[in-house]
Amino acid sequence: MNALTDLDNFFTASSLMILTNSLRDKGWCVLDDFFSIELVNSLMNEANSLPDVVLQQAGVGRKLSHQVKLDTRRDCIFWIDGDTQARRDFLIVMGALKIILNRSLLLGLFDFEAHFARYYENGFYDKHFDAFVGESNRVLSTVLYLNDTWLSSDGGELVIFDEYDSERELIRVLPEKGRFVVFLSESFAHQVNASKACRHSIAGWFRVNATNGTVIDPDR
Ligand SMILES: O=C(O)CCC(=O)C(=O)O
Ligand SMILES: [Fe+2]
Repeated sequence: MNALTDLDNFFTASSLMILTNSLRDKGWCVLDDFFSIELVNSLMNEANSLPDVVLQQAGVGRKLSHQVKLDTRRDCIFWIDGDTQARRDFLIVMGALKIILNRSLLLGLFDFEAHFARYYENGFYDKHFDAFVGESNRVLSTVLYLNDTWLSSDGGELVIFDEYDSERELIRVLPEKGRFVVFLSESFAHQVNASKACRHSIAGWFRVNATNGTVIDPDR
C-alpha cells in the first residue's frame, strides 16, 4: 500500500461525499464498500486467526474506573497496533480518513485507536455512549464489520438511538461484511443486540488531544 501521498486514493469521491455530508447533517453514517475488499478480507483473516488466549474480555470505563461487567458487555477485544501488514494498512487508511475529515469538517481529530472485537454466541453490548460530554476525548466512533456472511437470523445488530430521544430507535444495522458505521461518540446511544453467531468487527475512535497541565495525551 502506498504511503500517504494521495489521500483520496483510498476512498471513492462519492463515498467521501456521502460520509462528510451525513456527518454534517445527521451526525451518523452507514456505508457499504467504503474500504477495498482486499483490505477487508485481510482484516477478516486476522480477526479469525487471533487465538482466544490473546483476546481480552472487554470492560467499561477507562483507566482507574475500568471494570469487566459481563451483565452489560460481553465481547472480547484485541487492540490494534501496526504489528502486521493488514493492521498497518488499516491504520494508514484511517489516518488518511482523519486528515480528510479534519479538512472537510474541521473536527481537530488528533489520533485514532481501534480494536478487533469478537462477540461469541450470545455476546452483546448494552445501550451506552462511547463518550460523555466533557469527560472524554473520543469524538467519532467507527465500526467496520468483517464476517464473510451474516444472516438476519444471526442477530447481533447495532442499534443506534435518536440523539434527542435515547429511547427512540433510529436505525438497526446488520453487521454485514465491509459495512462501515461512523457516528458522533457523545451524541448517540447505541447497543449491540445478542449475537447468535461469532461476530467479528473492528471498533475504533477518532480522538482529540486531551493534554492538560498535569496529564499528557495520548493514553488509553
Ligand atoms: O460492534 C458494534 O456494532 C458496536 C460496538 C460498540 O458499540 C463499542 O465497542 O463501543
Ligand atoms: Fe460503543
